[in-house]
Amino acid sequence: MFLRKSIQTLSQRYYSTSNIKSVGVIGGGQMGSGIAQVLAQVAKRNVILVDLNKAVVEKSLININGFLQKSVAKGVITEEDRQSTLKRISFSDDLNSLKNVDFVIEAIVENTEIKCNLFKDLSKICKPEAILASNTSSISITQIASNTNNPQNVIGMHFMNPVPIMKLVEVIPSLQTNDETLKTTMELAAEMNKTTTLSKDMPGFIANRLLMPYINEAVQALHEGLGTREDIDTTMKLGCNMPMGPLTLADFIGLDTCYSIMNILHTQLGDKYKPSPLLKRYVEAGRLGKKVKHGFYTY
Ligand SMILES: NC(=O)c1ccc[n+]([C@@H]2O[C@H](COP(=O)([O-])OP(=O)(O)OC[C@H]3O[C@@H](n4cnc5c(N)ncnc54)[C@H](O)[C@@H]3O)[C@@H](O)[C@H]2O)c1
Repeated sequence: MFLRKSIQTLSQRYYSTSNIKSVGVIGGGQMGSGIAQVLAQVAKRNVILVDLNKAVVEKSLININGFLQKSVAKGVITEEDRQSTLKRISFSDDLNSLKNVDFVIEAIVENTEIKCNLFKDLSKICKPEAILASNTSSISITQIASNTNNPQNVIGMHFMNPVPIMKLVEVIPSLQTNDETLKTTMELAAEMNKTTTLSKDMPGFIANRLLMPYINEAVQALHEGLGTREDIDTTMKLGCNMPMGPLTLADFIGLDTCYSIMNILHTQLGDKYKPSPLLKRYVEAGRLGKKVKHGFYTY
């Protein structure tokens, strides 16, 4: 509480994000595309979106444009807004294109080793003063930061899905993050029109420490035959006023991501968080949810 108050006071009195001119986003999947869009559309920043997979880079442009076109049709933004947003985003499959950016937001696959290796590379490529943020759902920011030369500039910036719609960003300072990095990150999130909460760097942070055991229990209930997928989802939707059922939500998040988060919770916090075997089977079958058009439901 005290930390948050002092951050607000300091940022109101001293800080401006005017030195953040360009932002690199890594990972052009569902989260990276949304983050790039909001940075360009709302925070009016120049963005370079990088994904190793060329097909994803192309798909990401189509997805962002599709979202913007729908917003124009609904009268939420103008055609000029759509065009100027797209002009601010460039796409690349080369990490070296991030050598001059001021801020990076990583949104690649939820895998500790792959993320740590990426941050090692970023530390060599980016300017030493660049802030390196991770959109990880559960991995230790302190561990990610320890792979860089400037761990004080590394922070967690956990967006919610879909990024253009969901209001929250969870901000996670590591043990090494300095005040300047924290203030800049909170400010940038505010310029993206997001509300921030602060979480300690513990597995799953606040959102997934609470959400994932709920989703996992729904998968386990399905596994045990407690009800059909529709029974489980409808019970929670109409009976508990959830905006969507837990199995639909799991499909929406991505079952590979849910499984990775449960594994982190399980390894670090104990057996209470053991992933359901059915969740593992769906991932093994490649039924990863809405992004591949097949999970608990077919899309
Ligand atoms: N899906 C959600 O609801 C959600 C919500 C909040 C946070 N997150 C987190 O955001 C991150 C991304 O999730 P997503 O749902 O967008 O996943 P996704 O599978 O849609 O996209 C991941 C992208 O990363 C790319 N990638 C993998 N390794 C790479 C590398 N080394 N360099 C560059 N690109 C690489 C892949 O090509 C893919 O396009 C994960 O850490 C996840 O935990 C997800």
